[in-house]
Amino acid sequence: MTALSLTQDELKTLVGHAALDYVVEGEIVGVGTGSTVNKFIEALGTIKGKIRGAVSSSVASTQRLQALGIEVFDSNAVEELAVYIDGADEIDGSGFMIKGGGAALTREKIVAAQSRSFVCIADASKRVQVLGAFPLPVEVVPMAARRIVRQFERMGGLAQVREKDGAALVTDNGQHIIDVSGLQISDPLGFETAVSQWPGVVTVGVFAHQRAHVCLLATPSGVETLRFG
Ligand SMILES: O=C[C@H](O)[C@H](O)[C@H](O)COP(=O)(O)O
Repeated sequence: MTALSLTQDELKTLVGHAALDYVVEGEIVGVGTGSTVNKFIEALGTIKGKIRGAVSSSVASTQRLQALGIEVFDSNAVEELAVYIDGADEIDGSGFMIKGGGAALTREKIVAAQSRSFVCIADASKRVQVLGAFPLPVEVVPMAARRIVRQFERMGGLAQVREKDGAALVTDNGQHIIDVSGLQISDPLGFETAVSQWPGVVTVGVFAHQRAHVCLLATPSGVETLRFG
C-alpha cells in the first residue's frame, strides 16, 4: 500500500467512516465517546435511516447523536447490543485498552458490557506493547480520592485528581477522575480485577474484561484491521 500523507484528524475521519462496515442494519448501535468517535457519529448520520438508533456512553455523544436526528435509547431499555464502537487511549496486542481520557470510562464500560462485539477505532499512535504510557484514568467517589491516590503512590505511580477550570473535574456521574502515570500494566486482567475492588473506585480505565474484539487502526497506509478472537 502507498503511504498517505494524512493529518491525525484525517486519520480519525478515515477510521470513523470505516467503522460503518460494522454497524448492523436495523439495529441499535452502541456509541462511545471522544474525538475519534465524533468522526464515527458524523458518518453514522449519513446512514441514520438504516439504524434504529443508538445507546450512548456520554452526555456529549448523546447531544451529537440527537443533533443529527439519531434516536438515543436508555441503556436499560435495551437487552443487548450487536456492536459497540469506541476509541481508546491505548490498545495492546490482545485488544486490552486504556480508556477514559475524555472522562467517559464508566458509561463506556457499561455499554461495552452489554454489547456482543467491541470495535475499537484508533489511529496508529494508540497501539502499544504494554499499557501504561498514557496516564491511567480512574473514576472515584470524591470522598475516597485521597486514599486512592496514596494507594497508587504505594504501587509506584504518580496520581492526581484531574482538574477542569481550576477545580476537580466532575464526570457525567457526579464523580471525580484520578490520572495515574508511571505504571506498566503487564497483567491487565489481574490489574483491572484488583483495582475495581478498592473502596471508592467506580471504574478503572483498564478495559481487559471488556476488551476490543476488533481494532480498526488508521495508519499512513490506510485502515488496518486487527482481530483479537
Ligand atoms: O473517555 C473517553 C474515551 O475513553 C475515549 O474513547 C478515549 O479517550 C479516546 O479518545 P480520542 O478518540 O479523543 O483519542
